[in-house]
Amino acid sequence: MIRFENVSVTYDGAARPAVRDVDLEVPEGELVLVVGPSGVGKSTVLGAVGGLVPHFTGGTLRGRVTVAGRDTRTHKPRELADVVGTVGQDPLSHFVTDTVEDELAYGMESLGLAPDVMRRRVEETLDLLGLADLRDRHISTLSGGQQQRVAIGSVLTPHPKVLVLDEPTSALDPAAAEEVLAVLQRLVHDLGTTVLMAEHRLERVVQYADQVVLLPGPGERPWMGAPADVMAVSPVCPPVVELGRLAGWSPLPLTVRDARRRAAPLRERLEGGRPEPDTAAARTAAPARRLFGRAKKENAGVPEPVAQARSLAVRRDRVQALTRVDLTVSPGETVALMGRNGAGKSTLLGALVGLVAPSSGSVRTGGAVPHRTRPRDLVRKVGLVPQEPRDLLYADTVAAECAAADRDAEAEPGTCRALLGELLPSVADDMHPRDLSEGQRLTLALAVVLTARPPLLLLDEPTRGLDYAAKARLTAILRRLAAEGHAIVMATHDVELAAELAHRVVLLAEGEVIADGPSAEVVVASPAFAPQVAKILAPQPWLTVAQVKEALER
Ligand SMILES: Nc1ncnc2c1ncn2[C@@H]1O[C@H](COP(=O)(O)OP(=O)(O)OP(=O)(O)O)[C@@H](O)[C@H]1O
Ligand SMILES: Nc1ncnc2c1ncn2[C@@H]1O[C@H](COP(=O)(O)OP(=O)(O)OP(=O)(O)O)[C@@H](O)[C@H]1O
Repeated sequence: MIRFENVSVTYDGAARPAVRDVDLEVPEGELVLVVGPSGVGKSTVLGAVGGLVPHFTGGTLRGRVTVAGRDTRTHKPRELADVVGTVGQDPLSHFVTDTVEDELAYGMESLGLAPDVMRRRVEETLDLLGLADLRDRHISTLSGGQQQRVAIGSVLTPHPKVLVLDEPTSALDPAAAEEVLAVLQRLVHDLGTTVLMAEHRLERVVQYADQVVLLPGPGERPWMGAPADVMAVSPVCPPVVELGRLAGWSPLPLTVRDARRRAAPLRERLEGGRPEPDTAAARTAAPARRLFGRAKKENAGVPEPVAQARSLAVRRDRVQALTRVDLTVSPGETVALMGRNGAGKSTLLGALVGLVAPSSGSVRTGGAVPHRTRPRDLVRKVGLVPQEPRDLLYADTVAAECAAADRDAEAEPGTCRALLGELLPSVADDMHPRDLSEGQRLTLALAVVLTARPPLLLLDEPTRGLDYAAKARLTAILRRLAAEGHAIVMATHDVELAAELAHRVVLLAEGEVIADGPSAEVVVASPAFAPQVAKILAPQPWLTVAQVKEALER
């Protein structure tokens, strides 16, 4: 259905091709997953299927790509739209209309489908993707995950033969990701739709793939094979595979279920052990103790919270985004805010940093009322790295961005650049922030925010679009900041990150806090939020492969 013959793509001005010698054949009715570290060219391969590369991106494509027999050199993306539906990494750039219903209908309208067919498919898709309550909403008022669902829905309605999805679950909560993948699998099985998909969070998707294409490194030849064979050698793999490799299981399990079946001997070896104190599960109580000691000297034994919300309610337009939220954050503490799409996580972060005002109740950050505090005073109390780090960056070189951050924070000139150099030694001063990889851009935004040394650091979905190596670097940086006494609150759908890093998990549902406690207890109590290792080794207390590895080496 999709065929790449000796394809290389070189972007304008690039010294080397972004992808080279790609020979692939994706059969009709298969779900094929494209994996590889950041920047190896996954999006380039996906974009070439619908002709967006090179027609929209610029650059030169050598070789031949055909979809359903149509050559993308001679067929413009518009002329492929009836066969290929593409969702890129950024849902916002995808939207052409203003409301959810219009967006779902738009693709069908351009293909001239009959009104009754359009109506039926819109209704079906609203139900299928849990969007019925949002049908009249303006897309710009939707949460990140709600927007991603609309973007996926809008390519499903025309029933294309081929679906190309670039990180389709990056903004979705774990349950929504499962629902979307179940929908895709049904299309593949029942309608024979062909799906080509790239995704960093392999723990969510690898078990659905019929075949996996591995791009091992920039410009290296891709390799396509059965999921278990590719995972055995892939530089990127989900925790279940990493655990399987550690335990020497062969063939490698790809699902929690398969791994549980083989885990008895490993459980026996680990029996009676507990995670080391420097890993998240066991660190839970540590910051409170340490701070208690420090605070005693300062004021009568109660550590001063860096942020506090009491009975906080926020209305956004017609939507009650938060109701009666109580939250206290202490210095040195890392808190993961989790919960379904639209639960109110970004709104809560927005309230802590003064972007949204409470409709009732109160919020204090560093003793100030955030939405009434001047930004230049607030930057020294709290900093937010937004879901899209680009929203924070506006200069056209890395150096100018750093200089502006120093000015905004009234910091010594060179402060931000020095921080960035520490976090990301390889980045050049004259690079445009737009040309940085996702992980590099996130780190730059983090350095900009840290320039003012805020005691409270807020991160919205910090691992979106990051590969496992970039995620490990971010984890190390955040651990160090927490150890230095920064409080960190991160909204995340990444259960593996929460298990790795958070002392505490706060679970939101429909604007209310429904659980608030040590990570190990909160995540393990819910199948949706438990990391893979916890599910495989339950009832033992392990959450991450690192903890298991450490215990086996003890
Ligand atoms: N429109 C463009 N113009 C110039 N260079 C580009 C363009 N798009 C991508 N590149 C470069 O091509 C290379 C491959 O990028 P691509 O986005 O395909 O990688 P990827 O594997 O999808 O990465 P990620 O996992 O971070 O999304 C990178 O070095 C990137 O900087
Ligand atoms: N500007 C706005 N106008 C109206 N409603 C809004 C606006 N912004 C957000 N909402 C609604 O408020 C609710 C909470 O949104 P919020 O972005 O806080 O959710 P979230 O938990 O961060 O979701 P996600 O996991 O998808 O990022 C959602 O129902 C959303 O649609």
